[in-house]
Amino acid sequence: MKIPQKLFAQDTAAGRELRLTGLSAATVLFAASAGIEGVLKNSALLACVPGSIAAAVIASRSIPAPVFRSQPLQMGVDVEVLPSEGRGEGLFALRTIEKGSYIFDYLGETLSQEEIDEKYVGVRSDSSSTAYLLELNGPLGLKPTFVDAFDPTLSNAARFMNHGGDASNLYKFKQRYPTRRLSFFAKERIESGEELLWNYGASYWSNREEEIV
Ligand SMILES: C[S@@+](CC[C@H](N)C(=O)[O-])C[C@H]1O[C@@H](n2cnc3c(N)ncnc32)[C@H](O)[C@@H]1O
Repeated sequence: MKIPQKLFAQDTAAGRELRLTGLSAATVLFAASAGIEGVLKNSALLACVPGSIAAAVIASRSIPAPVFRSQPLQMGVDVEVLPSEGRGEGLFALRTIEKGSYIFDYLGETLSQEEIDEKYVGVRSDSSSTAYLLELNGPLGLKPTFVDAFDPTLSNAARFMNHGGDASNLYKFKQRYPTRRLSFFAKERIESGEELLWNYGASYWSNREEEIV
């Protein structure tokens, strides 16, 4: 497989151009399969390169290659918050969102496991106050960290996205360069008026299963 020696890619967070040079095939294979960044930006970045291993990885996951854009969707322009039947409030599209579009990052307080334990001491795991916690850590056995979007003043529209199970139209991507973050992309074309949904996964619902609509 041919691996390009120079890659130019758009950094989704900062919007700056990133140049990666001199990547060996082994490095690309290792980084793309393990999702490691710092060496590379990430496997999604390489999806921009036709024929790259990351493109194959993404194709094998049946998710569209992300379309990089530096600007997150804006509340009141691209999305709005409305009641979502049986789910509290939810996030709805105000315009067509193309497949592969960058939606935004899930913003909130970044906390360690110890900080979570301290913050939510005595709080039940199915409490609504812990409903906005998402895991940020990677697959490498690093110390777990979480993003807590409970406080709206420290978060963004992402905190309103509900769980859609198999009918979800978004997917989450854990990015680790230049900072660790959780980014969302459109899995398919989303029409104006549709709710933006992603699959929270089984572990989120382990203590809340009866809530799911
Ligand atoms: C991150 S919040 C999503 C925004 C929330 N609906 C609100 O009004 O602030 C996650 C919580 O939303 C509710 N929720 C999300 N998806 C749901 C679903 N498919 N069925 C039932 N409740 C859901 C649950 O209470 C869950 O703990």
